[in-house]
Amino acid sequence: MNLKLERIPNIESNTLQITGSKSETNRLLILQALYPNIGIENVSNSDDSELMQKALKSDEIIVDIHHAGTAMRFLTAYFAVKNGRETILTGSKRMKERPIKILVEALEQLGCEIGYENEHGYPPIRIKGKRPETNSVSLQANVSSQYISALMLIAPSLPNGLEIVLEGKVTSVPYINMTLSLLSDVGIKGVFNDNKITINPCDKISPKNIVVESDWSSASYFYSIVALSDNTSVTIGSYKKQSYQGDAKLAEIYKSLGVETTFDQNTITLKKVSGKLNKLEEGLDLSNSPDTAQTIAVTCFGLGIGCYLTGLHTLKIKETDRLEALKNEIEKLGGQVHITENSLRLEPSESIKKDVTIATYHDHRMAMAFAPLALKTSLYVEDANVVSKSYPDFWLDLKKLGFKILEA
Ligand SMILES: O=C(O)C1=C[C@@H](OP(=O)(O)O)[C@@H](O)[C@H](O)C1
Ligand SMILES: C=C(OP(=O)(O)O)C(=O)O
Repeated sequence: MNLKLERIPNIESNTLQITGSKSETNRLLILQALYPNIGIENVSNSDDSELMQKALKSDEIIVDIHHAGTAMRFLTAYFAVKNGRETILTGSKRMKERPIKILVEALEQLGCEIGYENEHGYPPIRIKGKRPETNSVSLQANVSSQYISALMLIAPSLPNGLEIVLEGKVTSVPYINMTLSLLSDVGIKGVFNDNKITINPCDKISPKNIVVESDWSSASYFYSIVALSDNTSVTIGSYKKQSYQGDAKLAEIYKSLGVETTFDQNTITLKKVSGKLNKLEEGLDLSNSPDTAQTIAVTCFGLGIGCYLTGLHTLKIKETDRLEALKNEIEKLGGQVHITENSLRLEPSESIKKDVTIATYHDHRMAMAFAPLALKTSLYVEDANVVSKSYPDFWLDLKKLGFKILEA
């Protein structure tokens, strides 16, 4: 489905309920499969979380998790230690290009048996579930934190817990801390110090009900909308002042882009404030919140200001090569973008072309990051259903703010 977004002069202030964090949900679903007396509220309705639930219930040999990266990584570890079970874990065409070798090699150190069905180092993989023999593992930590979280999640179910030694500069650290915090919330002890994580073994836990905070990566699109609007506000729930999600950093980042955040019990109100914008040209390191990069780059483009985003080394192996995709699409709209392996520089610009069709590269965040530009120009979004990977109600919620969206 392609959509046309007509240019709108401003948005209508409204209150929206955002679905639960996909990252928190996917962690808790693995923990619930290991410790069934965990209850989860405000579960994410994302495709990725639904695929995770389906996979955890499946008795089939072949488990297909489509585009869901966290599900692929977490389930690799989960099935690897499920003694006696054989699973072929596969996914979409893109998933078969997203590396898994670092995690597979870590699991092999524990005595797990995993083979590649096609290309070495990539899904699909054939997993013969085993009871691990050791309780210590080391792995490269600068490619994806998901490999580390995957090991942390299965760690308490191992007879002696697990010591995980991280090699190199650790990336996407808040996601590792999120895993540790959720383990702690269900009563499992763990420590993360320098380059070592230790998770204690745990036979069973007392019944626990965990309420998932709403998704901060999804909130990013409302930050962008408010930044590009004129004197408006949007209230979204349910959020916590002390969040486990690294993307909560948006509240601080968007101060520079004219958005003020007010916390009130479990909602946040994003309000456009006038004043001078702080160009993000000195360098904003997003290695702790990689999923916000597309939103921030497009907001800056919509505002006509430049930005220099760094710490983007993980973007090339996500749903698409997000650096290439951003450059292509912003340049179609008339902007100028320079990319390296780990950074993006956007030049300030004065105008935005109209009626451009934005390609989305099977990446939900490409569709959602460009949509706020409807406050500046009319545009088309190709394959707009991609948003369901993390935020199925995205287009409905935009309509509630007065966006004029038509099938094209
Ligand atoms: O653990 C998680 O839930 C995630 C970790 C991040 O990945 P990387 O660690 O690969 O950067 C992030 O981009 C992804 O959307 C979700
Ligand atoms: C990178 C993402 O997801 P995953 O790696 O889980 O596919 C994302 O949601 O932006």
